[in-house]
Amino acid sequence: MENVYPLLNCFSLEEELTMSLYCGIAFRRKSFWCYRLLSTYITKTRYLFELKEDDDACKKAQQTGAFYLFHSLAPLLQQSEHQYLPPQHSLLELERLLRKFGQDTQRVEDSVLIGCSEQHEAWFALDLCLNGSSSINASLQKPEMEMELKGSFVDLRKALFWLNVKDASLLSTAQALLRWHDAHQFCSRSGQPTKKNVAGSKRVCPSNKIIYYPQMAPVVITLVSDGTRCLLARQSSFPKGMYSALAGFCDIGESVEEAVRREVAEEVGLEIERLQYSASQHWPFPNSSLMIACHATVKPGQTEIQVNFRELEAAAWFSHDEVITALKRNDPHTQQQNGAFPFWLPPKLAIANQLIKEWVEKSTCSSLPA
Ligand SMILES: NC(=O)C1=CN([C@@H]2O[C@H](COP(=O)(O)OP(=O)(O)OC[C@H]3O[C@@H](n4cnc5c(N)ncnc54)[C@H](O)[C@@H]3O)[C@@H](O)[C@H]2O)C=CC1
Ligand SMILES: [Mg+2]
Repeated sequence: MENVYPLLNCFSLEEELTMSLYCGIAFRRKSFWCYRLLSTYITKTRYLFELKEDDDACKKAQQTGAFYLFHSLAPLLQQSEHQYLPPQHSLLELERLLRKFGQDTQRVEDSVLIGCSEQHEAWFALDLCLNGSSSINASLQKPEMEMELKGSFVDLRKALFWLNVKDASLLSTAQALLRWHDAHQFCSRSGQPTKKNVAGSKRVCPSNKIIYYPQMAPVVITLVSDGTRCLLARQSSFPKGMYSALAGFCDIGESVEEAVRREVAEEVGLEIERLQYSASQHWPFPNSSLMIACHATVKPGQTEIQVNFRELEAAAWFSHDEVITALKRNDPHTQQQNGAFPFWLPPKLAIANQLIKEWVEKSTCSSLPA
């Protein structure tokens, strides 16, 4: 049962309240007050908001918090049986490690708030080798650090395949925030060094008080269909044989709908007719993007692709069966006899994969006899 939360409406408390321990309803004479239980999620959200706004509260939370460690933006992972987990370190352990690695314990101030447990244990991330001061010897010490920490610092692109969804999301957010702070050390107006608040939810220029907030770049990703086929494309930077949905950064001032129309016209020379929002995803590569995924349809008969080779290496229509075969392929990197690489699709951690699966399901249902 969820904990009982503070009274929502501030009624006077002079009355003797008998509060049922279970449904949180208090009675007084004939009227009764209802304590709406604040869900765990809401209290967690409000707690994190308070830590972002109140430096003293955040400093206090560090005392009992847990720290996730990074080295040059690669998270520390430990293997336990068949899975990889990111270990947590207390403030005391972290200060001991910093001293052992010859770093100033003040480096704790470079940590960023990344979340909290349901019991309001705050979670922080710290990179042991990012900004100038620590990086020279810290990069040399990486093997010793891994020995001491009984783990390895793993490139996030690889780590995401090994982590569960919760840890993958937490470490992606942590890396994005650590990278943002490292890249925004100075005010773009005064040139003065900016100062991070304790939680790392903003940076402020002490001279002109400009506040800088961590940014994500909005990216639209669209699976275009003509009713029976879906359109997939590849860039030369993609792994051999891999095709994905069309994607593109929103231009300033553009709505999602306008960006989807423009990207499809720009990349494959088609005009979309209808568009439907699907889902969104934080994508940390190469920098922090907010992927906004949509399905779109083109007018039947207006399906001739004109590939923009400045942006794409190839684009084509794929049938339902071809896509189902590709989704099942688990050895995509093996070259075929003729030297070509088989057609394969992004892994399930990429929202492109979800869009494609949704299309397969939708076209399977629509092809079922009514
Ligand atoms: N999670 C997923 O399923 C997928 C994610 N993506 C991601 O979507 C992003 C956009 O895909 P692209 O086709 O490359 O975009 P795109 O089609 O907009 O082309 C990239 C070009 O956009 C311009 N651009 C505009 N704003 C930019 C910004 N804020 N940052 C970087 N470049 C900017 C640059 O000239 C760059 O060369 C990429 O970062 C890619 O990693 C792409 C496909 C699948
Ligand atoms: Mg693109």
